[in-house]
Amino acid sequence: MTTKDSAFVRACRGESVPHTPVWFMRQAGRSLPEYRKIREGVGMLESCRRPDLVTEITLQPVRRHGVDAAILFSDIVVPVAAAGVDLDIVAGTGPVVAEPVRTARDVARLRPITPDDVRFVDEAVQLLVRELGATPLIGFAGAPFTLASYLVEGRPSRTYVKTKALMHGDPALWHALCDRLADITLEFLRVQVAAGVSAVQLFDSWAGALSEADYRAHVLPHSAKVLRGLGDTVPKIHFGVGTGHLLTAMGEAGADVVGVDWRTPLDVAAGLVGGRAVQGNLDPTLLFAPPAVVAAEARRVLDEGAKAPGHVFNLGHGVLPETDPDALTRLVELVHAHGR
Ligand SMILES: Cc1c2[nH]c(c1CCC(=O)O)Cc1[nH]c(c(CCC(=O)O)c1C)Cc1[nH]c(c(CCC(=O)O)c1C)Cc1[nH]c(c(C)c1CCC(=O)O)C2
Repeated sequence: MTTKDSAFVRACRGESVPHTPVWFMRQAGRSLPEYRKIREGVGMLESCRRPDLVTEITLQPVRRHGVDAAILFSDIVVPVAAAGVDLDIVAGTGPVVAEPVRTARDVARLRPITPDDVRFVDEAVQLLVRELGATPLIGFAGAPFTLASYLVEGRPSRTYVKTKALMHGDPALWHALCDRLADITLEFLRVQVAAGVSAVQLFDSWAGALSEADYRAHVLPHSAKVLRGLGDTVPKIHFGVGTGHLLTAMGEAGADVVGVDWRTPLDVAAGLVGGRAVQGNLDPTLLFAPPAVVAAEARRVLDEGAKAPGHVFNLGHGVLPETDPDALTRLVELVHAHGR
């Protein structure tokens, strides 16, 4: 058994599977007591740069829940920090950038990265691939729009007002910024693929804030540069929140699998993404409902997912920090038993 024959990789490629594979966005971290313990006194960025910690945190949910894939413990801003941007991940807030990127001079400061800048990721992936054996490891990166939103706003935003002002007010500068971010993202993902990840996910978490026309004009070309630049070596997943109106366009960016939040049923999504596999859809807040309610919803997701060319079971967004880990373990068991 190799990772290529795993239910997860096969489902991404639209091949037949012995059971529907399941993993959870944000499965590494947050809800796990063993994670909170190991992170005590260690900053988020520091923990991402320590291969020993990254390896242990990435493995924790695999051991505990028996998920079908691991996802590398890191953050979307790690490669931007490696490119020389002065930023920190502030507890309770998220990524905060010391000098937001808003002018041509700011964009010029964003240098490309080399594999040397992210050697710790290469090391962590190699360690993990050895430890995981036949369980695939998913690498990931933030897509140019979602990364740009943090760099331009300087911190998490609800309205993306400065990001959209730049996009519409100075399209040439916007495209220069996104082109540079696409290069950084592509290099970061290439390092992970070379080190042995079995798949990658490109998170364009906040793309749903855009109209389809703006997405197509200002974002799609840059995400496509990343996804197409990776070639076909490993399956590629492309995910965003609130993207029901963008699914056709996101499907065109070149991924094998399109991730869907809880607002769009998987059978509807499958009809929009042009013959690709789908992933996601279970509302993360549902894990706070009684087990019988979770089970009924999970079966709905499984039945609707079965209508797609390939289905990877997941939540519609990341595991919420307050989630009971046992609810996740039960959900994995249910998905694996389904249809048997
Ligand atoms: C919004 C935010 C970011 N980064 C951060 C925030 C703040 C608040 C929070 O949500 O916890 C900071 C952050 N990121 C991560 C942590 C560790 C604790 C935790 O598990 O939450 C912390 C404190 C891990 C992570 N951060 C990310 C991952 C990887 C993806 C995954 O495991 O699914 C991990 C382990 C990726 C990330 N990072 C970010 C985005 C938009 C994404 C894409 C996924 C998404 O939309 O949630 C930016």
